[in-house]
Amino acid sequence: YKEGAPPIESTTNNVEEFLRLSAEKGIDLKETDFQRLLDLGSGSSGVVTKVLHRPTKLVMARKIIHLEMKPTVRMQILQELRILHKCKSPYIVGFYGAFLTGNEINICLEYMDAGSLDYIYKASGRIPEPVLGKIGFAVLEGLLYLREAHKIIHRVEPPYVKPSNILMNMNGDIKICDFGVSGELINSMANSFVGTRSYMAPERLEGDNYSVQSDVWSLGISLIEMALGRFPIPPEEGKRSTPMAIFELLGYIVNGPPPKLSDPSFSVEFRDFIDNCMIKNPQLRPGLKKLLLVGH
Ligand SMILES: COC(=O)c1c[nH]c2ncccc12
Repeated sequence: YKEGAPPIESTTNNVEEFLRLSAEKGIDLKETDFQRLLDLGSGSSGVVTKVLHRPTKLVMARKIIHLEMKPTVRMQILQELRILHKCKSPYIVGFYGAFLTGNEINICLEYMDAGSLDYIYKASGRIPEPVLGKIGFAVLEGLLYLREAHKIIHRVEPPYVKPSNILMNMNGDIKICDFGVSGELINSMANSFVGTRSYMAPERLEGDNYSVQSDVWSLGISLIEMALGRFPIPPEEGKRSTPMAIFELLGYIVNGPPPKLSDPSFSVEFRDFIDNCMIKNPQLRPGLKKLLLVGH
């Protein structure tokens, strides 16, 4: 990376290229090497910015999480984030590395130049079925990879499958980010869970023990949201004068009928797929592998 070297072509093997070269040249990520380019949004767990990593001329997405934490917890979190270096899948957002600045954790991730799906569906109104099929497939493969290859199951809420955590680039690649890889990080952020909508499965809301099936519910409700262009609870019937309050919404998820995609403009296969994801009883809800077979 002598000054003036051409930027590495933005291909999906950016991360591999970066890691190979950074190991060769001993490049460590540090604050002063970054130039902020653009704010990409702030979710419930931190602010994400498009940045240029000057030494490598790579554009990255840097997520900053502000955490008041004891030094031991900070080191534990950084240690756990190292797992992300081993997460290599076409369906998982690439990880360049993480570093601390004061009370902040900086997580440097692959930049996805089409942004997150909540932004995309709100800009386009709704997402057509063929694209929703690709999204469902990519998320199931990503979750399966994390569980099989790294025994990562999302332990604590907030659920990681929701439109704002599914990203797309101009190649049409679809990848999930923000999965619960660092237990300490999740615990430290646990009370930072805010949000007016809940992608949590009913069994999780009732505090039942973790079921890997709850990601399937989150995927289903996310696909309905992107298909309709609106969060599917409460159902459309009867225009409400006031939006449903969060506790009412959580009660509805636990006690009410599961959301359904009944719009006939969607294929029977897709509507069956969604109905399977939205089975309330986690014991009866199909797992990732079964859904991947159904999906074909
Ligand atoms: C949490 O990670 C992110 O939000 C993102 C990771 N890469 C991105 N690229 C574009 C927009 C957001 C992101």
